[in-house]
Amino acid sequence: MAFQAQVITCKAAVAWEPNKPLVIEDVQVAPPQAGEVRIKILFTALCHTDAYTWSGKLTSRICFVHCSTHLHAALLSMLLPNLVQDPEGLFPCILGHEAAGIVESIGEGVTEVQPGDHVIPCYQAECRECKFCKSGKTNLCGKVRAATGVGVMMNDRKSRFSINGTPIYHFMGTSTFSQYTVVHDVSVAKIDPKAPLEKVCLLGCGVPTGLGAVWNTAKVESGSIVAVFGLGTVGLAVAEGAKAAGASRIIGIDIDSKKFDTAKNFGVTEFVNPKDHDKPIQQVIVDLTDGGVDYSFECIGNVTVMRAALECCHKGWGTSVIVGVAASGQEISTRPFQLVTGRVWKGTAFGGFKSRSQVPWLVEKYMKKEIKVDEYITHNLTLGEINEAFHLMHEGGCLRCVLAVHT
Ligand SMILES: NC(=O)c1ccc[n+]([C@@H]2O[C@H](COP(=O)([O-])OP(=O)(O)OC[C@H]3O[C@@H](n4cnc5c(N)ncnc54)[C@H](O)[C@@H]3O)[C@@H](O)[C@H]2O)c1
Ligand SMILES: N[C@@H](CCC(=O)N[C@@H](CSCO)C(=O)NCC(=O)O)C(=O)O
Ligand SMILES: [Zn+2]
Ligand SMILES: [Zn+2]
Repeated sequence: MAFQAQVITCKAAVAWEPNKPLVIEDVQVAPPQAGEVRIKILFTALCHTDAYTWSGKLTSRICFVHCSTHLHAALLSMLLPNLVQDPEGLFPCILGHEAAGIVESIGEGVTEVQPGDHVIPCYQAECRECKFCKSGKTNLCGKVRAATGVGVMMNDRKSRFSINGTPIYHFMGTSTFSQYTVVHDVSVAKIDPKAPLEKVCLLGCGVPTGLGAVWNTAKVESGSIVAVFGLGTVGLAVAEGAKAAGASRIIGIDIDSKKFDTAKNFGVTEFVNPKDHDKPIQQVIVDLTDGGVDYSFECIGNVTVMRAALECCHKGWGTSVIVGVAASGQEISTRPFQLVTGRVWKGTAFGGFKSRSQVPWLVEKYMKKEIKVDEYITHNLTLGEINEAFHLMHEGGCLRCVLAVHT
């Protein structure tokens, strides 16, 4: 007879409301249904996107009570466009999307992982069957996206998390701020069991995003001049990727000059603090580079900086990649002339990496010391200290804080 998985009660950090401290709760995690995988999360890091969603100000709890979809939240965001809230941030929820763990149980029909496998949950799925996956043109997968955007699982459009019967939304299809989580099988990358989970958890988001923005999205060539706006984990990974691609100059731009010392170790060759200049930052960069950079990357989530990042690109060929996630309702703008005269504006999700296929490859590159991971980890705490970890994110000295989830 087939093994029947049971409900697991475990600790999770629940975001009951936007911007209110997370609460460590006893959460019931239902068994995985068909096509689902339950993972014991051992280590999770925090990404700026978790902080963005957590910071949402819209009273989405009202939406949770009054409607079963996030339609109200989306509608309100359209009507009140200056709100910060992530339109996909539904409360109460369990945040977290940069983690590593071990498969605890699998649902019917799951063939590619088994209990005991070491895995990284991937917020960007890869089903290899949908028109996105088959196109060969993108890493975005359509199979489960409609469900992960509204905090539920595909099978029954319900959550696998609850507290004494009250459902708690999933987040980004991963919800890693929990000792156990349930994800779709198309969102699980099986990795080398020898890889240290307390390190490679970072390969769930920020580091691949920066490397891939350079290698897959921009395809930076050797000798290029590159500008990186924002020297957090994502921006530093862009610098690391650009150095590996043979960029001749890597100009790091940040309003926090303390970032510059660290950035040297990731390949940044020159530093500019916009606060030190009266001229618009795009003009400063154009003047420094005989007309503009070949590639620029916005790794902040600030639409004004996105414009500057485009406009500091060289006429005729400069390409700017948007990596940062801007607040809900914000829009980018520039003179169309900037594009007419040959600049290209692009964006990237998870650095264009196909998650299930390429996260294991990134783990191997780390094991062979071909990419950095340890160097991005500045703090180690426990799940119980998660509010302190969020606090640290807003301090200049923190790149990634890794939480031990079962300590
Ligand atoms: N597209 C994706 O797939 C993807 C993946 C991961 C993260 N992100 C997004 O990328 C962004 C960066 O993430 P992170 O974790 O590195 O964040 P972070 O907060 O660690 O780093 C941001 C950096 O930008 C600097 N900064 C802030 N305002 C600035 C300004 N006006 N000019 C210059 N520098 C400024 C800060 O000092 C900081 O060093 C976030 O918006 C995050 O949500 C996107
Ligand atoms: N829910 C947000 C969108 C946020 C967003 O753009 N997410 C990035 C990943 S950030 C990881 O730290 C992404 O990959 N987006 C593509 C996707 O979600 O499929 C909003 O609605 O504004
Ligand atoms: Zn992230
Ligand atoms: Zn797909």
